[in-house]
This record gives sequence, C-alpha cells and structure tokens, in this order.
Amino acid sequence: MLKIQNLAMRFGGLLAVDGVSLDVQEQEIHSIIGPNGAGKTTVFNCMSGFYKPSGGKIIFQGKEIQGKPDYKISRMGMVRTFQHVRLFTQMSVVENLLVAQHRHLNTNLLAGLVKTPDYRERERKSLDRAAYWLERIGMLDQANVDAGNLSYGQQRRLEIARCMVTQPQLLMLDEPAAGLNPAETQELNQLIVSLKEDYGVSVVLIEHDMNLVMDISDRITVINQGRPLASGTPQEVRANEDVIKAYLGEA
Ligand SMILES: Nc1ncnc2c1ncn2[C@@H]1O[C@H](COP(=O)(O)OP(=O)(O)OP(=O)(O)O)[C@@H](O)[C@H]1O
Repeated sequence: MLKIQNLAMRFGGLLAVDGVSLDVQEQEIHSIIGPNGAGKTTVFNCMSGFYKPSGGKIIFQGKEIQGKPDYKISRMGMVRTFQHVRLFTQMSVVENLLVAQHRHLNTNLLAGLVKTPDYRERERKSLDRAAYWLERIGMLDQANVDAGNLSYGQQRRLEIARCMVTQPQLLMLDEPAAGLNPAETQELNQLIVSLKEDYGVSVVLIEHDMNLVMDISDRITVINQGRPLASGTPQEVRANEDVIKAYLGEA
C-alpha cells in the first residue's frame, strides 16, 4: 500500500536521508529503527508532507504523494503522531477527538453556522466515533478532563485515538513508547497489534524500545546515517552483522 523509492532529503550540506526505500503491505506493522540521528524522523516528515523530499518517490495506494501538503496526505488516509505529544492541552479529551475530525473533514463553515441536517448527522457520527475510541483506549471516564491534566501514558493513547477517529489506512507512530513505564508499554503493544488485527490498519513505527519493536513488527527497516542498512523480519534483522555493528558503534 505504501512504497518509498530511493528517498533523499538534504538540509544544506547535510544529506540526512540518502537512498532509503520502504515497502509497506496492507495490515502490516513495519518498523524503522536506527541509532540517534539516523534520519528516521526525517523519513516520517517526508512521508507526512512536512518536508518536500529532495529526491525519490513516495507512492501511497498507487498515487505519488511526495511534496503534497500534510492535510492532503492525511485526508488520503495516512496520519501520524509526533515524538513529542501534540494535543490541545486546554481542551477536554473528547474535544481533542472532535477537532481532529473537523479538521479532517474540512467542515463547511456555513453548514456549521446554519446546522444543516447533513452537518448534524456528521456531528453525531463524530461524537459516536470519539466515544467508541475513548472506550477502546479505556478513557471514557476521562472524556471531560483537560488533555493537559492526563498522565503521559494517557496522552500517548489519546494521540493514537485522535488518529484513529479519522479512520486512516496507514498510521505512522513516532516513538510512541518514549517515556512510558513497562505496564503502559505493554498496553501500547496490545493496542498497536489490535489496530492492525481488528481495524485493518497498517502501522509504520519508529521506536527505540527494541523489545517492543521485535515483539510486534512484521518487518523492520534499519537505517544508519541516512542510508539503508538492512531490512527483513525481526529474526533476520537481529542476526544481521551490519546491524549488530551499527548498534555497538563499530560501523
Ligand atoms: N529541519 C532540519 N534542518 C537541518 N537538519 C535537520 C533537520 N531535521 C533533521 N536534521 C538533521 O538530520 C539528521 C537526521 O535527523 P532525524 O531527526 O531524522 O534522526 P532520527 O533518526 O529521527 O533521530 P532520533 O532517533 O534521535 O529521533 C540529523 O543530523 C539532524 O540533525
């Protein structure tokens, strides 16, 4: 469903991403790993339309999307979370989920002012979806709490719910386990697997927690200093000599 071919991203004299390719299948968890500064987030920023790549192609559902703006890419069904949580902290939990859907649907201002039947129907569906996902992440009783007052683990889960209410086909998660305790990481593990198995979503995951990555990934792509280093199943990647050297700092 997603193919990245020979992606390159240059910042002045620095080639932060150089020749990275990725092939993500339907209903697959595909992780991107690599040492700090390897270029993982830059790949995400190119995929999600935050950066216009200097070279290469990104093809989603048969359409070239490199260089398209982020809102168009998310409306096509590819949505992301960020390394640092980006919720509206002074809005309630449920409001965060409603705003995400408004932005996604490009709601017509006039229809909203007049409250046409069609608008009301969409509002009702948005609220149903928000309630569904709050239940799903175990936070229905926090619906009216300000997002800024949630624990870090809850904020991380809410970010995922905020993506899921827009009904994506592909979800990009940037270090979702960062800052979580072991119990929260375990909950996250189950949630990500369920997104794939129960909702048919493909997940592209950037993560430093190797236990999580090895446990849930169908396939892993390793990048090092912007360049592709290895790709394969968790077993293949774990046994790869180049990967072992890069992680031990010998490469
Ligand atoms: N907007 C930018 N302008 C200039 N350089 C950048 C920019 N974004 C990233 N870089 C550089 O590109 C390289 C790759 O950074 P990137 O954040 O993609 O790495 P990463 O693999 O995600 O790292 P980490 O695991 O630490 O998050 C780094 O050298 C970084 O300093």
